[in-house]
Amino acid sequence: MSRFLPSPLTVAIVGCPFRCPRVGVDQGPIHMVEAGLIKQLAELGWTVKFDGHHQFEEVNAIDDPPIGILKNPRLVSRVTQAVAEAVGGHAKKGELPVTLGGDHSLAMGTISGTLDAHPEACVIWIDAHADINTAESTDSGNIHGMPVSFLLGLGSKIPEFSWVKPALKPERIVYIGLRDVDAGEKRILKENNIKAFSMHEVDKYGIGKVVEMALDHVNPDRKLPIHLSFDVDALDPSVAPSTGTPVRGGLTFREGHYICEAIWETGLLVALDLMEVNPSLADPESVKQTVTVGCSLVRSALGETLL
Ligand SMILES: NC(=[NH2+])NCCC[C@H](N)C(=O)O
Ligand SMILES: [Mn+2]
Ligand SMILES: [Mn+2]
Repeated sequence: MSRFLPSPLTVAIVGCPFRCPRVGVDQGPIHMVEAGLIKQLAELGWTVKFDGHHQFEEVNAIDDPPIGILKNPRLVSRVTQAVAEAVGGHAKKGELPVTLGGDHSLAMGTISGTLDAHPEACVIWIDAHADINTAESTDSGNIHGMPVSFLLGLGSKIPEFSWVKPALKPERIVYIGLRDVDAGEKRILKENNIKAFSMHEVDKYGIGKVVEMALDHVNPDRKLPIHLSFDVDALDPSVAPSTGTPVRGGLTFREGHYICEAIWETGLLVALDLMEVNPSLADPESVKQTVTVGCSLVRSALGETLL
């Protein structure tokens, strides 16, 4: 079931082995493809397009001193702009782009691409983190902690990122899974009235109710296209250990999959990100576990059912 996609259903895999500042060492997308993701999606009935992973060598060579404390700003800008064009291009052809990452800064690109093709789209952001720091509020200078503020047009404007249109409205994004939000980010969420369901709400209401409330907020009439941006660190580290910024107390295996299944059931999904799978960060068993769960989340979001 999919209201915005012509049949036969086509998925376009956008592989982005990119982690800032260590470009090229993030093999997450490569592992997921090698684990058989393409065949698995074909078995679900999808026509699968995949023309190899994005190569970022050219941009890796650019001179890129920090801007303020922002690390590798020009590199991140160029990579995410390329991803925006790829995702937007697929979406305009009626394909469902699935972006595998990599650094969650990539969502600046994926969501820009989605909004270019579907200006009315809403975003469901599954994460331990809000990734909504501005250039002023960030303590780390890591742009992966900032993509949402760029998309909303918050914070001071950075000329290097002038291509990013502030195309996302605060009422069109909702979070699930938060549990490690910086003080400055809490303020930004409040000031902009952004709806977020932390792990506290997941514990209190259960995941079924939380997904329903999240959809009620961001998509009350269930008619807007949905971009699902899933950071694998939303899952508990016991479920997905190989990721850059793990935080305990996360979603269970089933809660994570339930979210994906429920979004697919709406028939409104137009784009998916599966981010922050990072095999360079753990022992082989943990890597395999994380890559496997990444693939099964993608399958659940693309229509795999339990029965
Ligand atoms: N995509 C991520 N792993 N984000 C983690 C962000 C952590 C922290 N809030 C920061 O701004 O640096
Ligand atoms: Mn995260
Ligand atoms: Mn994230």
